[in-house]
Amino acid sequence: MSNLLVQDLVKQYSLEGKSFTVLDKLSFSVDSGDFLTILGPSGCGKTTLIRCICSIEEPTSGKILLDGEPISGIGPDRLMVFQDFNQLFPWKTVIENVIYPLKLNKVSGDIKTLTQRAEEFLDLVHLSAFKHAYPNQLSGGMRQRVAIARSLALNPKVLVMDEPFGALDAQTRSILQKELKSLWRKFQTTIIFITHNVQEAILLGSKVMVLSLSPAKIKYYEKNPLPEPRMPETPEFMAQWHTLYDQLDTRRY
Ligand SMILES: Nc1ncnc2c1ncn2[C@@H]1O[C@H](COP(=O)(O)OP(=O)(O)OP(=O)(O)O)[C@@H](O)[C@H]1O
Repeated sequence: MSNLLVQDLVKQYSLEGKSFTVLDKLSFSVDSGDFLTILGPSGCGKTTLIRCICSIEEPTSGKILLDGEPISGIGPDRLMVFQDFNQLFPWKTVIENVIYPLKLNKVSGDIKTLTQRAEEFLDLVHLSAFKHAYPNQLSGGMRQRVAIARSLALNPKVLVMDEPFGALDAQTRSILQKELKSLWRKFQTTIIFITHNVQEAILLGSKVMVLSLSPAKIKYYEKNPLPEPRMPETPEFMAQWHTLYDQLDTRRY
């Protein structure tokens, strides 16, 4: 079943009185439980696209439907995890950071139930021992884990991730990729994940999209042909890497 439907999406901005098109009539659908990774040259409009999906930006024209209904405003059904390590409330402990959005979004249950839910999700990201720590006492990778746990605890229909591992070292990135994939398998949450890293797009995506230079059009949108486990050193993986890399228009750089 199609979970998210984007139809003829156009986004224009204006700068110094001149309007310019960033997203040029994008149409695609994401099925329930898909893990869609999105690649595209810097500045092509990837963030703008997901900001429209999360209603942080208003499209200039076009439609976005979630489970057949037009999206309306920011809501817990479409949550965003950012690259920035500072997306947690610095004055709240780790567990308070997870509980607070549950309360804010009126997740049913008394404080004991919400605390149990927060603990369960912190356990899934291996942070039980740090539940009373403050964000500034955590590493970047740990903070990203809290942000992921906090979002998943709200059981969103779509989890949107804007280069969440882009600022991590290679080893931590690889660990978090594995953890996220296993959480995705467990909860079957629909995920839309922006990355600049072709290898990451192949490792994680059940589907991969490549956007063109701005104004962005869809250059490539296919099911990931590689079976699991995906090994970067195999010829099949390298061939897929080249297929995607060739689609990436890097002319400007
Ligand atoms: N609020 C805004 N007002 C005007 N222009 C904007 C605004 N937000 C983004 N843009 C422009 O829209 C274009 C696309 O930006 P966007 O951040 O979506 O690209 P991106 O593909 O996510 O880039 P990167 O990969 O470098 O993060 C850029 O030219 C940017 O300058």
